[in-house]
Amino acid sequence: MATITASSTCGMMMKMNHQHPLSSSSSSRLTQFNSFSHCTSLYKSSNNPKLSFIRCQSTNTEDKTKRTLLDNASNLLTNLLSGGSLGSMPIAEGAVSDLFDRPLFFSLYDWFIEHGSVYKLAFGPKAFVVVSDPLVARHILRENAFSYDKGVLADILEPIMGKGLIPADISTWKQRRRVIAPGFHALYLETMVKVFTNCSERTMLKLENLLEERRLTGQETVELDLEAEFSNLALDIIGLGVFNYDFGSVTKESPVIQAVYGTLFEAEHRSTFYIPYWKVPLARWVVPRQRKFHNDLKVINDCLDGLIKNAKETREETDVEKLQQRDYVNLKDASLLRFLVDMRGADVDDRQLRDDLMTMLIAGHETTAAVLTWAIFLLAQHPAKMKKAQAEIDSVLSQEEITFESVKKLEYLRLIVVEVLRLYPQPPLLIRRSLTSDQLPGGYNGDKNGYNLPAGTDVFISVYNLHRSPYFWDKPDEFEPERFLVQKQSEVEGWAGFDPSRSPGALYPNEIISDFAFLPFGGGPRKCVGDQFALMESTVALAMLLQKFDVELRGSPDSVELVTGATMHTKNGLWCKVKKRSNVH
Ligand code: HEM
Repeated sequence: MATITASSTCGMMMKMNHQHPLSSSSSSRLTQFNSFSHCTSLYKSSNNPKLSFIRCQSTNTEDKTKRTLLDNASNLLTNLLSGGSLGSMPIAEGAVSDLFDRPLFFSLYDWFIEHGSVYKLAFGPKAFVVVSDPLVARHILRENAFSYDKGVLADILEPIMGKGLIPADISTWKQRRRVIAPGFHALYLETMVKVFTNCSERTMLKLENLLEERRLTGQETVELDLEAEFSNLALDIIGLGVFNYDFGSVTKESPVIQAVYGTLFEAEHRSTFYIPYWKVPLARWVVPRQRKFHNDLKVINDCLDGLIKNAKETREETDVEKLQQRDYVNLKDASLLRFLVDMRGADVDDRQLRDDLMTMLIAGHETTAAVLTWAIFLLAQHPAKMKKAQAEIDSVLSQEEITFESVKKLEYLRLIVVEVLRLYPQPPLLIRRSLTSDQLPGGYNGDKNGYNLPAGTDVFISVYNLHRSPYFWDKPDEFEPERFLVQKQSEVEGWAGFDPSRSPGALYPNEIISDFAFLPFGGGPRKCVGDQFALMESTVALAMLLQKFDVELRGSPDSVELVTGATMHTKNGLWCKVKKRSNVH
């Protein structure tokens, strides 16, 4: 099997990876936990040989001289263990010594350009197949979806999410998805718009109060870390939407909030750590961060158990159709937990319910906070687009409250949200493991005969590569929300092109419209169950912020350091200057 060499060509990405000058003053909650746990360099740590931090060595001549014995042994081991079984698939070799420079997916991009849409990444004793092509992604996610499970991701998340939808094995997933998906029905989503508005209002009030304090000292702007604010906002929304619990994190601290952030931090850490040391016997008692993690988990579990008990004690069992037609406007508790507990025939033990709630808490929090963060990061660099969005907000909302209908009218803002997800997909990689052998299509410029994939192969679908593919997007690295308004004919055999008429009335350009070239919420049966929820939540929060305030970055964009685990976020927060819009009523 031929080994193809790789070189590092992704300069465009590197420029984001500068040290933030304001690092010591960050109030980002994840950063705080970072230091609490004495893991100050999680994302760059040299003792952190984990997935998202696997750095891939360029194997050009110059770099080969830098390879250590360990690297060579590592690649030899990979080739011994999996060599030959992937047929004609190109190979990129990873190197242990090159683990610690920049997030994995930047290297995966370089190798995509070098080796093509499907290649094997040989790294230590493991080999991963990296997919960056819509046709191959469509095959794995939709056409042959049940031949894959979540593999490495499930191993990592199971201790936190148990048998929740994200890590669940296929048979548990089938049962739970059938019950959970109907919970996101139209009336629920309409009611949630009110929750999004109320929670966002608290954030806006906080900003107004801070600005008022500033005005007393003669200043017009306030400087703050908007990533931390978005994180609080997203936590409050997900708590109310999923289990009718008001964390109130925009305005206060509490042991439960601390525990949630601790657990989120650990989930993030585990998703970036290759060796599951937490499975080592006694680790949970001996390793301090594991002790803290189990304490945090207990605090949240006690809280969730209390909410589940309460919901069960007040259960009003009824059919799904009736549940979906309840009087949501006047319902005190419109949460998903209420829906799941009241659903006839969906009896389930408390453990499964807890796993479902925990999964949605984690899945729905960091992702949305990240979208809002990168939206402001990009808009602040494109003032004309920010003004265009503000003009739309002014004309659609005027003095009225935001409703489901107005979110539909905020088309430009919704396109901004999805364009942000194109450039900063959350998560940047979808992880799968083949349960049986499979025949992958070759993809663009790949082997016409496709590639044989043995059972048990770990696969990364690089959404990041798909979304920035020069073969499927014009000016792929530019922030251009308007791009989604243009139909695109396909010049690639087997790809249907970009055509909004394939999904009439869709709230966003989805995987059907783009024929799997754009996967903001995944695709196929395991697609995000909260896509509409998340899209509307992000639109409402941005609308309310931009309606009242103008935002600028405090430093240069290059000073915002991007780090990644399960989601892409900043290392030290998104420090911004916020001021009241002058022409606002
Ligand atoms: C902007 C915000 C969000 C983004 C970008 C996002 C993205 C995704 C993606 C890409 C997947 C597919 C993962 C895979 O195929 O491996 C997924 C799955 C999932 N998401 Fe989201 N998500 C967001 C918000 C939410 C929210 C708000 C909720 C719940 C209220 C949620 C719940 C879930 C669940 C339960 C799954 C697993 C679905 C399954 O396997 O059946 N997500 N999400």
